[in-house]
This record gives sequence, C-alpha cells and structure tokens, in this order.
Amino acid sequence: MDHLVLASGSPRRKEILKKLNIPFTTFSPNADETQPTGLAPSEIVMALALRKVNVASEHFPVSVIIGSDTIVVCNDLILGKPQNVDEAKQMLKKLSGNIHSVYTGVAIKHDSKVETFFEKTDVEFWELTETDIQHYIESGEPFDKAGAYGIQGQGALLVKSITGDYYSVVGLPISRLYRSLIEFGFNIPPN
Ligand SMILES: Cc1cn([C@H]2C[C@H](O)[C@@H](COP(=O)(O)OP(=O)(O)OP(=O)(O)O)O2)c(=O)[nH]c1=O
Repeated sequence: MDHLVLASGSPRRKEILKKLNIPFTTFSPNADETQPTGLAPSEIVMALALRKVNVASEHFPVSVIIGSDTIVVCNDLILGKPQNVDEAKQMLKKLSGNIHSVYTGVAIKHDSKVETFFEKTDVEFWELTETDIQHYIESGEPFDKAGAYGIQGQGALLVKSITGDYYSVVGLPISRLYRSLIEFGFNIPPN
C-alpha cells in the first residue's frame, strides 16, 4: 500500500482520518494561507488545500498526500479564523439567527497526479444573545476555527440545523474523501 500523508496540523482532521483504519503520517505544511482574490468560495478552499499538499509533497515526494481547507461564508462574507476576541464576537453576531455555508476543499496528490473537490454544508444558528456569545468566547473554542465556532464542541449548542456533511464542517469530508481516494487509485484494504 502507498504511504499516506495528511498535510495538516489540525488535530480534528487527524481524528477524522483515523476512520479509514489505515496508517498515515501527519505533517504540518505551514503553507501561505492568504486567501486568493477573485475566486468563488469553492475555488478558494480547493486552491488552499492544493497549496498545503504542494508544500508537503516537497518533503514526501513518493507519498499520497491529502490536504484540506475550511472557510465559512455568511451573506457573501468570508469568515476565516478570528484573530482576537473582537473578531470572534463580530463573526458570531453575523452567524446569529442566520444560515451560513461551510466550504471545505480537499486536494489529493501523488507524483504529478492531483485531484481536488469541495463540499458545502449549510448550518443554521439559533438567535444568540450577547451573553450567549460572551460565554462561548470565554470557552476559548473560537480561536483556531473558521467562523469562530466548533460544531464538535460547545459550539454544538449554537447550531439549530445542518444540511450536508457534518465531518466537512469539522474540517474533513471523510466519506467523500474515502471514495475519492479509491477512485484516485489508492488501495484501502477492507476493514
Ligand atoms: C466551522 C468549523 C471549523 N472548524 C475548523 C476546521 C479547520 O481546522 C479550521 C479552519 O482552518 P483551516 O485553515 O482550514 O485548518 P487549520 O489551520 O486548522 O489546519 P491545517 O491548515 O494545518 O490543515 O476550522 C472546526 O473545527 N469546527 C467547525 O465547526
């Protein structure tokens, strides 16, 4: 079986990838995460995922490499990770009482062969009070997450409904990835 590398420093992505039940190495790619301008959200997340696998492939030239990127889009505004409390507050205010879309792009690379895809999941938030937002920010959860929340943590209490893949919101659309890896030619033994 080919060697698999997850080009990510995200502990969530690592946990989700374990569902494949195959060994893999993680590598934090430190790629430039500046969002390219003039692209649709789906294109942005695929471009950033590609940057991550390209950096990792310099270190693992013979491996199959997976990279991923997640952004939140609310009323045409792209929300990445908040840099401070104020930004987190602004983001959560925007999401309050609204439906937003979470885009996760994935890139798979082996030698010169590259595959990219994206998933879009719609998430509806309850109406949040100032106190709800304040309490949630104090949990510390918002700061390493796109849109300033984590659906897998206390952020679950903010979410009214979701349409699409839950794991894509957490950062890695695992069932689509599983199928894409097989189509890509990666040999995954039956569990
Ligand atoms: C919306 C949402 C995002 N997130 C996370 C997923 C991503 O890890 C993060 C968005 O930042 P990313 O830049 O996509 O990923 P990362 O910097 O955490 O990891 P790496 O680039 O090394 O792969 O937000 C959650 O964990 N839960 C959520 O509900």
